[in-house]
Amino acid sequence: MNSSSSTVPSPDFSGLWIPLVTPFRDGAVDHAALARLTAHLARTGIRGVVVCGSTGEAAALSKEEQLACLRTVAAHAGGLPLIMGLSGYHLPDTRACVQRLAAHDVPPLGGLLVPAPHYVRPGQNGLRAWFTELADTSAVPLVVYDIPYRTGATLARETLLALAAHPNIRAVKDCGGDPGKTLALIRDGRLQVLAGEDAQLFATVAQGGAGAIAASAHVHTRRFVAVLDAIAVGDLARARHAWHPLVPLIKALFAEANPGPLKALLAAQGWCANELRAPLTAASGSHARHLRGLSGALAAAD
Ligand SMILES: O=C(O)C1=N[C@H](C(=O)O)C[C@H](O)C1
Repeated sequence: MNSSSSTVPSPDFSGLWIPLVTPFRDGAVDHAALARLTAHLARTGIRGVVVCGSTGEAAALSKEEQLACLRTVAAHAGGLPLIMGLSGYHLPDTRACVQRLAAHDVPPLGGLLVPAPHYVRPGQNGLRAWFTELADTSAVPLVVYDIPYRTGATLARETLLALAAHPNIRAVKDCGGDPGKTLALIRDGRLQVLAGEDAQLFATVAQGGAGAIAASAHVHTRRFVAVLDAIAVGDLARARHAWHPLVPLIKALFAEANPGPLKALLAAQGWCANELRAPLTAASGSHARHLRGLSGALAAAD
């Protein structure tokens, strides 16, 4: 891929994407649980899945474990497109990972979800060079993951707009916390803007965003899909009716470090063990009870 080419067809990142949790059991990745959860979610009307995002505890997985997760998900996603998360702060190593993900023994990907390099806090020129180098290297389009509160690096509006000119950068997962930047990107129209903060899903998509990558949509998934579908056809009353009851649950799912609360709820529903890898920890017992109550009430209303 070369940034001077302009003939790359635009892939479609619209709709609801689930950034999958990585189930663990006794310290190891529980591939049987991952397969079952993937197959279940693939039948709910979602657009696709993200493997090894923040919700997938990618930072606690070895590279081989990450590839093994990708293979399990690919085998059970029913042909849905897959996005692979890829973070780093060492450019040659990260570029090598991008190349590895294009190898013939890796399942085909629809895109790569790439945050700014963490810890280093480069300036805007450095951030621009980072994404340009990786987009030049990648065989599949990049979704820029704008999440300053995790990386320590803020992508300025101008930087994102400059990156939008790259033919292999096609979407942004917006956790930027700046409504003005979100709207500027939507109005610019070159990048598909995906809500990355679950609580912002309605506002982003109602303003013209393309969709969402939302961890909370592991549960009550069809209701999330219904929100996006109703907004897409301009039926705001139906969209609000589906959305409003989700808001307290979304808030509770992020009241402790993600994916602790989510895994507690998925465990209560029998999808996986309530196990995280250090330094993340399981949600507190009282919070897990609170989540079960919220989800139960929502299920009764579904
Ligand atoms: O893994 C993801 O992708 C997501 N991560 C966010 C986070 O935990 O910071 C939340 C969002 O729902 C999806």
